Amino acid sequence: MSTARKPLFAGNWKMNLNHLEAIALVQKLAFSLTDKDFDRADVAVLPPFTDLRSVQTLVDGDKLRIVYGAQDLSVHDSGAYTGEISGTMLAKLGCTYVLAGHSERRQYHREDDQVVGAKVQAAYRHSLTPILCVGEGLPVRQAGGHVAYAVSQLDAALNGVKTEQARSLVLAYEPVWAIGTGEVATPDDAQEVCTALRARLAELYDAEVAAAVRILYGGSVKSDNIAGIMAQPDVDGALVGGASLDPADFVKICRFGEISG
Ligand SMILES: O=C(CO)COP(=O)(O)O
Repeated sequence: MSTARKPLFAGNWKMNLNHLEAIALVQKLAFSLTDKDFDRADVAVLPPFTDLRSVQTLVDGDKLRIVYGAQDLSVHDSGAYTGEISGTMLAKLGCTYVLAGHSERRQYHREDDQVVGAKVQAAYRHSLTPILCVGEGLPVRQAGGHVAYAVSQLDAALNGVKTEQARSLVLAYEPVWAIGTGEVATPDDAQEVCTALRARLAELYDAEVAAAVRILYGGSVKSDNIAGIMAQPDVDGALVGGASLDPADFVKICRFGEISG
């Protein structure tokens, strides 16, 4: 973690929790997290689409410092695209963030780099901050191609993204072999790729963008492994899956693994 960038912890709930369960979880987070915690790190939840209005009502009504976002968006802004959700709608629901390029979307929905790039553009069109996910599968890691692979995904997704847009970007390095497996990357593994991604940002844009962009790590993050990951200079937080469904563990993660706030 660098003191120049405020850490961000985002909970990707994936396809879990209905809108009533979402209210309960956000209320538990709000009850536990203090102003000191929020001064030290940004905390976001990324619920299923069906929960967003309920989360918005709670966050706005109780003036919570928790922010939220969506797990996906359409490349289109409106029209005959059955089942899709546009960035316009997400912006109206008060979303701050939207994921683009999550490996589960790339795998199950065959989203290639071109689609991911179009979703990044759609996010910016609607003043949403994209959390761009990159990361290699196990064969690529075993062959030693993981850094080049993540950088190539970054290059493809940022094609056409302007400097002033890139400044607000969030990246998430999520090695596919660590997602949902309990096989968390070592802090050195995370740092190796995150520093390479930051260096590429400097080449694509400039040193200011590279210094500003927050790069998260995701893949089996838990409260007992976050401290070592956050100690890395180019890691600025975490994109948390399973552990974000456990409010007590997610609170500890947001405190970098410390027990008390
Ligand atoms: O995919 C992830 C977050 O987007 C990581 O999921 P887990 O934390 O469950 O490994």
